[in-house]
Amino acid sequence: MVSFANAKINIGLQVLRRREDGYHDLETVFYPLRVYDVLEVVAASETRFIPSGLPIPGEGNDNLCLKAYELLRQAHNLPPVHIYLHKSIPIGAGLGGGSADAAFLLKLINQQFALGLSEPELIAYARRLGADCAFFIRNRPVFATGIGDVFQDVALDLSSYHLVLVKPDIHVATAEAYATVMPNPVGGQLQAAIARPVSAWRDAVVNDFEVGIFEKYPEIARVKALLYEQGALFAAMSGSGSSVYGVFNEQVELAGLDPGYKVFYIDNEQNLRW
Ligand SMILES: C[C@](O)(CO)[C@H](O)COP(=O)(O)OP(=O)(O)OC[C@H]1O[C@@H](n2ccc(N)nc2=O)[C@H](O)[C@@H]1O
Ligand SMILES: Nc1ncnc2c1ncn2[C@@H]1O[C@H](COP(=O)(O)OP(=O)(O)OP(=O)(O)O)[C@@H](O)[C@H]1O
Repeated sequence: MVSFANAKINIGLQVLRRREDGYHDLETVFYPLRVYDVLEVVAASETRFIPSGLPIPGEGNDNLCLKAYELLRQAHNLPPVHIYLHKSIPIGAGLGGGSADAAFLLKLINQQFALGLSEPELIAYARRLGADCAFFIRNRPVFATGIGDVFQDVALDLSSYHLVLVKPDIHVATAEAYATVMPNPVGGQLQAAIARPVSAWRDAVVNDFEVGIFEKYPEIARVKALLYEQGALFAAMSGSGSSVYGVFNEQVELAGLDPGYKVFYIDNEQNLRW
């Protein structure tokens, strides 16, 4: 069985406070993005993880896919498996790619081996794998609080716009980004801001990671400025970066980017090009 694990973008992100456990409470809107990794699970005589596509830093044994499988194997009678992952979602990009793989693998195994797990049960497993993981079980636009794992649905549909995603040749580690951020306990603005037209988001929807990350990597700030210069209604860094997205009324072909940067275009008919 094959599954397509999509990325996410964060539309606005406010870091409210650092918690005793080292994690941070935040407010953000998660929006699924049609950029995909491909997963396949096949019963086998021994368990193996077989990646292809973009190289994944770290040991294969540390891959979140194996961790997700292992969680379910301990609780259910699963056979050994081969897990194939074709990686296309840029890494170190704030797109939640690893979290998406883990969450979609939980769903895939649940279906393929008829485990009968409910959505809340899958979310409980996902939470143990990473803060972003639970979102991908639901995988629809949500306003998120807690550490990014408590959800309220939001009526947000960007499908009539043209989306552009730029991944500079910079890897931002999530923990590094949280270490540079200055928490501000006054939240509560994002839900109202997101309800306004996209053209009004520029002054109202803020990603708190941008200050520290732009200071460290001015090139990422330049990408955001370039998206606005070329007609974006709204542009922002996603999550902890390094990727930056723009929302456009019209189809656009970005000019002036470093040739090493990856650009994904998703048009208003949901076609993906890169
Ligand atoms: C930046 C975001 O992508 C925004 O959606 C997420 O908050 C990151 O979530 P994630 O990658 O799933 O994070 P995890 O793998 O659980 O944690 C990685 C590291 O990020 C930091 N972390 C993560 C989430 C959170 N709410 N507070 C944190 O401080 C912690 O230092 C943690 O050790
Ligand atoms: N399946 C996987 N895909 C990508 N990275 C993985 C995976 N499994 C484990 N990792 C580890 O997680 C790190 C980054 O993961 P990921 O792509 O989720 O981060 P990100 O782009 O910073 O997204 P976010 O911050 O939104 O979670 C990688 O450097 C890698 O070591």
